[in-house]
Amino acid sequence: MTFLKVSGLRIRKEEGFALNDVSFSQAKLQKIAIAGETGSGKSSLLKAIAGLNQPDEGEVFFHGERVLGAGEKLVPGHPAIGYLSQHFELPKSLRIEQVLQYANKIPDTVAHTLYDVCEITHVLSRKTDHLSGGERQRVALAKLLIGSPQLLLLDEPFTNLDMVHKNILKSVIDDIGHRLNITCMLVSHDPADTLPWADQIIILKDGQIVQKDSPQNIYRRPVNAYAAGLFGTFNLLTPSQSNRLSGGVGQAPAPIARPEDLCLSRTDNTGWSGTVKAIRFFGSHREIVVALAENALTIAENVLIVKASADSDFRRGEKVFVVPAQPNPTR
Ligand SMILES: Nc1ncnc2c1ncn2[C@@H]1O[C@H](COP(=O)(O)OP(=O)(O)OP(=O)(O)O)[C@@H](O)[C@H]1O
Repeated sequence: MTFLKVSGLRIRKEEGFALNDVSFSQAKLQKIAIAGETGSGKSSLLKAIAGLNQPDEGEVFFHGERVLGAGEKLVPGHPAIGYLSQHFELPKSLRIEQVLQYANKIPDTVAHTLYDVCEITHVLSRKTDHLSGGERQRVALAKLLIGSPQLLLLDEPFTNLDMVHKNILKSVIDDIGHRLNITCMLVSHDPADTLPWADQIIILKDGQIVQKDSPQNIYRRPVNAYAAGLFGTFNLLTPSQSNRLSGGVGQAPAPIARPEDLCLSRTDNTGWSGTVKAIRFFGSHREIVVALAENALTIAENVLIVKASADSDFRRGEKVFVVPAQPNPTR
């Protein structure tokens, strides 16, 4: 029986739909990430799955049973589905252990494994207003996990976290799957959160699914510029550029190439000639924007690899050729 099935969900808003005919399913332990611009319906979808809002049409089935909407229950929600909101609240001026005991329905040893997974053991005796943002987030997560959910819906859990706390929370979320056997669905704006984590990514726009695929295909074969733009820099190619590139790389449904699909050369005049307009440093690579006759293309340059190459150290204003990168069949 399907773990989770979402079928034809529609939620009306003042004009149009917050969700418009959304259908998909999730297997147990399959990691699904939801991406989309602000207002595309991500939170509405998670809340509908958790039974925290009322769909106008369509249904959510969890283990084959319909999840009741918020309008059909006295206390909205499903006991086996946890939803971590972007705007969670912790009770004020209580010690963390009090907050967690209050929510506790599981044996002490299991609870302590859980505190360990969430990396909050060291803050248990602190008050809720004496926590960093990252610690608050992990306490809120532990509080949900104590309810023993089978499905955990995480709505922008990394918002407002610095890189250190974000990385701790990422490893906590990984552990939730591996050590606690809990299936997760995650909403995030940041491709660095979703591409390495998810088994499947669902892209929403205006309440509708525009693409549903593996992270590799979402990144390499976005269906349109909107889908491409959510996952990093991209180039919109002219028909002739697209034809040349489609020989090996960038075989997307849309005429799109990622910066790493292209290279720069000082000598290869089979390429498109142009002028370097901007150079942006990103640590592991640089992006070089080249103005051509018909458009501008952004090329990724691996900082370490090009050190040894004659085609390196490009300067603004320099005349260059843009050529397709060597296709790598494993990408
Ligand atoms: N309960 C509601 N009733 C009517 N409209 C709503 C309701 N909740 C959200 N909306 C509207 O539905 C659309 C989708 O909102 P939602 O919060 O699901 O988007 P989102 O993708 O999560 O956005 P963000 O990334 O900004 O959190 C928005 O236009 C929003 O204003």
